Amino acid sequence: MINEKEWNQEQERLDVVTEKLKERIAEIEPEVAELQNQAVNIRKQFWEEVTVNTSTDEDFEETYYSIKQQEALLSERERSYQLRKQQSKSMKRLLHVPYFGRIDFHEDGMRSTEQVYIGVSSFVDSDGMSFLIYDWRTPIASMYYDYSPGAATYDTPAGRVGGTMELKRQYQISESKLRNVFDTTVTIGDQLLQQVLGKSPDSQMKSIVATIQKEQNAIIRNDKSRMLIVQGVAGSGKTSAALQRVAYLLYKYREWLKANQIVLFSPNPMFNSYVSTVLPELGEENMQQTTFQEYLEHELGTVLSLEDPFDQLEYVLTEQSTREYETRLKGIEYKASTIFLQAIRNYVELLSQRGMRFKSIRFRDRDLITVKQMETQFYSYEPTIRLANRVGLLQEWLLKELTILERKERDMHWVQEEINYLDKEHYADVYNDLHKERGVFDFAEQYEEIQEMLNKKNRRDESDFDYAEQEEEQLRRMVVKEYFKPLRKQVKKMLFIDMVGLYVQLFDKERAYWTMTNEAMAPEFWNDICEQTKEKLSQLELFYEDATPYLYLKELVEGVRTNTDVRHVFVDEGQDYSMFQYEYLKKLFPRARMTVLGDFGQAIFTHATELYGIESPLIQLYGASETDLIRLARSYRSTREIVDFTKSMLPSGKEIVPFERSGKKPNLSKVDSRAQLAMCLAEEIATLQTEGFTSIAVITKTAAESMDAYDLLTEHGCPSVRLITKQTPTFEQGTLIIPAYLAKGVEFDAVLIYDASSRTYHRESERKLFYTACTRAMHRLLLFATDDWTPFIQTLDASLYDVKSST
Ligand SMILES: Nc1ncnc2c1ncn2[C@@H]1O[C@H](COP(=O)(O)OP(=O)(O)OP(=O)(O)O)[C@@H](O)[C@H]1O
Repeated sequence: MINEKEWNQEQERLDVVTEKLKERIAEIEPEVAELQNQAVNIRKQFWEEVTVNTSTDEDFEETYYSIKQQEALLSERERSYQLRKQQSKSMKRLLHVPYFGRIDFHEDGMRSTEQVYIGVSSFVDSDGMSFLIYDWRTPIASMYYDYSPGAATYDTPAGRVGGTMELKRQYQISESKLRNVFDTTVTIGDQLLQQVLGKSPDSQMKSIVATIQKEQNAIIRNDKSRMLIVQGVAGSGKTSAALQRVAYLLYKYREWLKANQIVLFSPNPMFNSYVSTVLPELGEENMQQTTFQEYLEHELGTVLSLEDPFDQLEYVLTEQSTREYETRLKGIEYKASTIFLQAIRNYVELLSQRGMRFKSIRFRDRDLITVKQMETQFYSYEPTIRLANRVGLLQEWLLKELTILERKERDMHWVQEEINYLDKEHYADVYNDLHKERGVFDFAEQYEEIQEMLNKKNRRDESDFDYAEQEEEQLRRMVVKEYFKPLRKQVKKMLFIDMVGLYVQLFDKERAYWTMTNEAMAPEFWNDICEQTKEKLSQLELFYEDATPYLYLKELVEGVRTNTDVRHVFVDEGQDYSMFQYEYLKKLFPRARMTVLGDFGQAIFTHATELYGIESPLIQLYGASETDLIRLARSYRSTREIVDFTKSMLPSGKEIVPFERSGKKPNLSKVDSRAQLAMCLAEEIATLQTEGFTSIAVITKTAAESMDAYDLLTEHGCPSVRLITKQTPTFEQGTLIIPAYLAKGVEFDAVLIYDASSRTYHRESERKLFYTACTRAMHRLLLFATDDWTPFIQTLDASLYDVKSST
């Protein structure tokens, strides 16, 4: 703590800054209103201010420039308005907490020491020179996160600046009053962090700018590597760091980078709402948020219906060890592997020579263009041309063929029949078109003529015989064109390629597969995998594990529909993506840098990818020289007791370092019956609520178990529990029942594990799911079982938990 004199000085400075902020806000507010008025007025009077005259070329030109001028004026006013509004908003935000940190930095070679106060945005004094507050993302502020007092440096575009940090101070401020001041010797003082972490979680994630740790700062400010991989243990601040990194990038590259050029892939839709307030809190717009599933569905369109990853996981977790189950598991593994990825690439090579599959273009129950014709045309192209380019050529050819066929079709008998049944509007359209061509510009006259024509059924200018013929021709053209529209659309959408057939073709006997894929090794149970895959596809359904390979093949065949606008892709829970999915993302966003954050300790899917270490295939995605790896070992979320308990479940858990925050040990309650379980749960929930915990989760293994828990608790009068399913759109506080895989990435004051018995968690593959569930707890972890404890607990040292004796 600082002495009283220093405290008073700090409070005085705070008062001065607050006053200046208020003054500036008072100055700027009328300006904002005025600029807004001006912009609105310009908009309203836009057409009054420009002279529209198109009589001569000169008049037309004058009109054009007059409009341009007015447009420029409007956009200048709107820009100024937005800028001022932004400034006003950020000052209002500062008014609550002007700054949270200070460093005194003596730059080498300078006479004086600068006091650098750090807040969520910069605030410059009225002289336009002196920074009363520095934005946390400015280069100089980086020292606050990276150094303890002593020698320190920071990088600027002009080079590295060195000096001595003479002081490092942290503040807790609310309502313009200093609440706490800490001088720190370590990088960021633990006291403040202790206080922040001791609080209850919100229904929404909070910004961590005041307490970013050095290793997290390295993630936030890394802007050199094409690929940044972060392996961080549960609760180490990966998601937090990712969001502050977005804010940092938006600040540093504000001239070029807009929020909609950043995409975050979240583990589930509910998670999107959980993190959606962090960036606005920092004064930035939210990036695009999506889930991989959403992306797949978008790319697949309506042709196939896609299983979602949660249904796949439910299947893996619930089914018994049947042959079908083993087959599916092997299939999931194989279809996520780099062997299969290479197999598909090789398969595409083969398709360059033979084996392409097309769908004929059919019209009125006949083939307009046959598969044979397409094959002949396709394989007549130069074999050195890339497959996707040849498909492009074929598409052009088909469109031309359709034009020829469309012309021929006009003479068909059915067209005449169709014309006979045309309604009045169609005739009117044709009549209109023809008269337009004649140069009839008087709309009133034209309207009258049409009216008359329709009333008297006098369809044309009878004196002009040519018109009758032209009209007939025009009608035929119009009718056929209408019918050919969907055919053209099909061709443009590449529906002439039999994509399902192409994918299915790959799942052939081992020998054929081996040949097609240039000798790819098929996995165990290959024939069964083939049957299972084909069976599913015959119903126009796709297993989740097939979605990415299918789309990858589609992209290789049809050419990549890339998004070149996106510059940064963030993948949270990155361990749950396969290499296949990464390859696909790389293809989709060719101009983007990628940040992957995850924890192999929480890899709950069969297709998981190891993120860290030389074995990580992810390094190969952009190559080692373009990839940076960062490891986070310290866990901030849970108390030391909870971390000690959970880390012991993982073979690699030794590396996990708990943040020193104490609480109760995890508590184990064995119960004899479901009725007793309900009673215990209800009792514990009530106690936790009276202790002031506002966010409580009963975590189950599967959705079915969640349903079971919900029924049990509501039957036994446990009030206000909410059931969370994969359809729940937003994350809310309260007492929730939630399957473990949906609780990924989020946290709760207290977690109750609904059934930690060996009956529920026994397979080795379930270890990480169990670990993920337990690591959601911040302050309290309670586990229940109606049977023997899961082996993941049985093997733990008994000193790591308390046991509640059954009543
Ligand atoms: N530097 C920090 N200062 C304050 N709080 C922090 C800091 N780092 C992490 N936290 C807090 O720790 C908790 C866990 O953070 P976060 O959810 O980002 O971790 P994670 O690594 O993504 O976790 P998981 O993989 O388990 O989902 C959050 O409450 C976050 O606010």
